[in-house]
Amino acid sequence: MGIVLGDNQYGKAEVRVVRLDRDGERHAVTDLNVSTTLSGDLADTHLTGANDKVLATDTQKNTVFAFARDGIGEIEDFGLRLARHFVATQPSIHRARVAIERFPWARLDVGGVPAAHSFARSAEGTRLAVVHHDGERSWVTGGIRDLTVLNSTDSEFWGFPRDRYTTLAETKDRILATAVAASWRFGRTEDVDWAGAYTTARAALLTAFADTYSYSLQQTLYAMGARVLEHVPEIVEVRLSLPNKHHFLSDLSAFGLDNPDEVYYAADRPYGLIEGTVLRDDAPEPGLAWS
Ligand SMILES: O=c1[nH]c(=O)c2[nH]c(=O)[nH]c2[nH]1
Repeated sequence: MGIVLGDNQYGKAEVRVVRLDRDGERHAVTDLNVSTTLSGDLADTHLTGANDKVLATDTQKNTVFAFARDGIGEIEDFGLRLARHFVATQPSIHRARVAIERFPWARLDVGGVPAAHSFARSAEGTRLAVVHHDGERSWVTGGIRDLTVLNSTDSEFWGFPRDRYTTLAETKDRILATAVAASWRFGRTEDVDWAGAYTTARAALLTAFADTYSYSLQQTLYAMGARVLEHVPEIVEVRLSLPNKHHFLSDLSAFGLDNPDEVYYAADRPYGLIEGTVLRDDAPEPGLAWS
């Protein structure tokens, strides 16, 4: 019986870097959580402890801050710059993955005037990017998480099987709420308007959620993914993870009160978790590119 080293990777997780862009009095905030993951010719450190091929995770962290000094720009580009740097400059490193979350700060409005240097964390969703680079090719996924949305009607759920354990009542009118987590795979990495793709994809998710008359969250999921593909040509595949944030009508009869679909209990767990992929039928193979 022999023992061998299998797949391995290492990096610095969750580097929190905040950059201010100062345009005179007017500032802009870029607030990121960056995780770098490297792999390659790293057997020695595992087998003998020789570290001559190990770019320290501390160095990886420092690189994130140093690159931020030159400006961050779109997170997909920032990730590409970092991933390519690690592979290009370290002979032992053959693959790099850089995952970035961008937390949303909205400029405050003070008496109808946009504030120069005051912001509030907003609920518009956390923007995501994951970049892979293998020395020759790069792959990029974008995405969003924590985009919480609710439809107060135009949602039904009925027609499901009833077995001896089924208690759920059929409904022709319910609240449909979810916290959207989506990631989308780009078919190319050159000449992509990352900011425009993000804005359009986010808007597509929201409008499809709002204007789809829903018979299930699964149906809404498909509509949302398809809408992104219809509006952003560079995106070839969308993966969605949608928790069904159940709202149960509160039974007020013990108090002699009726409840004409007005008072709900928002349960936080358990929750249905509806997940799916919507893609172009001619989407290229993903390569290294996912999550
Ligand atoms: O949209 C829904 N899909 C389900 O699969 C499901 N299951 C459930 O209990 N409620 C719902 N709602």
